Amino acid sequence: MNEEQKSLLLNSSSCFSPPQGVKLSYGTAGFRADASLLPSTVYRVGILAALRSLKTGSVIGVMITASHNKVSDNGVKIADPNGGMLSQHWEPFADALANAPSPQHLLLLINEFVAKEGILMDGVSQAEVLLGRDTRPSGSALLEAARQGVTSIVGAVVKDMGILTTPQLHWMVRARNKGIKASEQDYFEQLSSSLRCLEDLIPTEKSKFDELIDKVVVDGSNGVGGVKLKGLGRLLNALVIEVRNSSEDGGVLNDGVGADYVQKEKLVPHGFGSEDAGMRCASLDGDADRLVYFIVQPESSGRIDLVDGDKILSLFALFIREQLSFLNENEGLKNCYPCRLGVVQTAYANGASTNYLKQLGLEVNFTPTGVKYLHEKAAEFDIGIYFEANGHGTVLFSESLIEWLEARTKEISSGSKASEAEKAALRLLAVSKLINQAVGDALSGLLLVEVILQHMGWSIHRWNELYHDLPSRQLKVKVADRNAVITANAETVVVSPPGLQEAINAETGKYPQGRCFVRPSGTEDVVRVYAEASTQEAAGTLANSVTKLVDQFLGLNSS
Ligand SMILES: CC(=O)N[C@H]1[C@@H](OP(=O)(O)O)O[C@H](CO)[C@@H](O)[C@@H]1O
Ligand SMILES: [Mg+2]
Repeated sequence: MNEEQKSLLLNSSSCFSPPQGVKLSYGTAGFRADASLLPSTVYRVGILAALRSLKTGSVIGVMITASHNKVSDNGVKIADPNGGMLSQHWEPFADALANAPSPQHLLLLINEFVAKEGILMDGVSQAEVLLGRDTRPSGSALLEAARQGVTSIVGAVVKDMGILTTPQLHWMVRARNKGIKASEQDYFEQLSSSLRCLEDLIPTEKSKFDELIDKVVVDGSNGVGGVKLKGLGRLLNALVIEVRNSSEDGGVLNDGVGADYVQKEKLVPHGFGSEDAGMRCASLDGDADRLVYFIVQPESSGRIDLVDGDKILSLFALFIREQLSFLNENEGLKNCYPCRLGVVQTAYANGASTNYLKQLGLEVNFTPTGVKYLHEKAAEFDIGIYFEANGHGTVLFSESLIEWLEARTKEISSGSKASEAEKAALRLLAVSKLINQAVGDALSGLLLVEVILQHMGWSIHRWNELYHDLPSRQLKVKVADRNAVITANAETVVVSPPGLQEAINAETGKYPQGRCFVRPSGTEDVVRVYAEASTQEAAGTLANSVTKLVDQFLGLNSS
């Protein structure tokens, strides 16, 4: 590192002192904390992003958001060249940078890391970082901190993409690195044109919809997603989207609204009521990377029927499986593509959804919680569909399948009538363009759900009837040290402390259809307990008993 670079880093970092007595960690979703604690962290993530761009020779993204957390929080995460999450291999360096106590320590760390990773800091190599933020009031100051971090690396430039959903920023990073146009307008155009393609291919006997079925009412969580959805909605002709709780309505971000609230509380969000009973409703989270649907129960006390990520996954799996069968039926063995379709869930997936997917003959895989694990697993398939129950997920297509579909669909001459197999190939190609290939994206997910429902000629009720969720209960326990819980088998079995799993097994065995697991949260200082059983009461009792066991083994007084 030359002198110019050294003094640039020392000068700029002296303006961003790290908070005292706080240890920050790049968790499942980047750094998250009260926004007042974050300027130095965001500045340092700016440095990290510039180094990552130098290392990979690609455009990198920095997104400033705390998703579904309260409005006074904020956070920051990095989008890697393919638009996915930061390589796990760099996370320890992110932690070390964020916690370096002084500018001198920071410089030392950077020097060591740059040498270890063989990053060329010659002042000549170029780096580029795209910045995005959600609607939080702390966002613009933090974006400025990120800018200062990036530009404290000689040769690094920043492009401020403005207020975006998290998936938009990831999409833009991926598009830039593929040499595709990457503005918000380009994103909207890709989504709307691929949706139109799918709409044009809806079987004619199913394309009749009355006004009521045609409309979806969306809770925007008073965040960025609602505004963007309105923008996107203007480009759509066949689909009517009514947005409520958009950030323009004056409500508080994520307060009694949004996908996290709807999924966890199973209550109607603000702005919805009994007049919406039976309607097709959906909810986004604060940065629009999660999507759930729901039905307001008639004359209810605010209860809803939740149509969660597992059911979205099931709908997508059903549609894609149908298209693959059209392809194979009509192609004959000679031309058919040996397409491997896989679905990926976590232990939080409702057991009824897993049974349903297995009954469809699908390969169901499990990973630990956190979309980076699900995404990685899904990428092993030609078509990999992953969803967390909370509504984060997408459908990944392998490059080789896309190439095959492109070649296959090119042969279809415009005048002639396409065969069923050709239509199926066109549909799959359109899905690969519609659904975000970088991360889970509530906006593109919503459009895909909507068009599949039209394709099937299904109401939300029909969709919800695919299977019935087993009653479940989720609790959290504060313990002395949550990291004392070590799990295996995609977090379904506790291996330490010894004896805890046996005690959980003994308890679970008392309940018909009982299933229960515990794991340390990656985002909160708690151990989470999840229980399923044949009745709501039994699920609640099982979760309570296991919570007591966790407390006995690890409680605040046990260390
Ligand atoms: C049970 C649950 O919903 N866990 C969430 C939550 O992780 P925890 O590690 O459980 O705190 O936040 C993650 C990031 O948003 C999300 O990926 C995950 O699904
Ligand atoms: Mg989110």
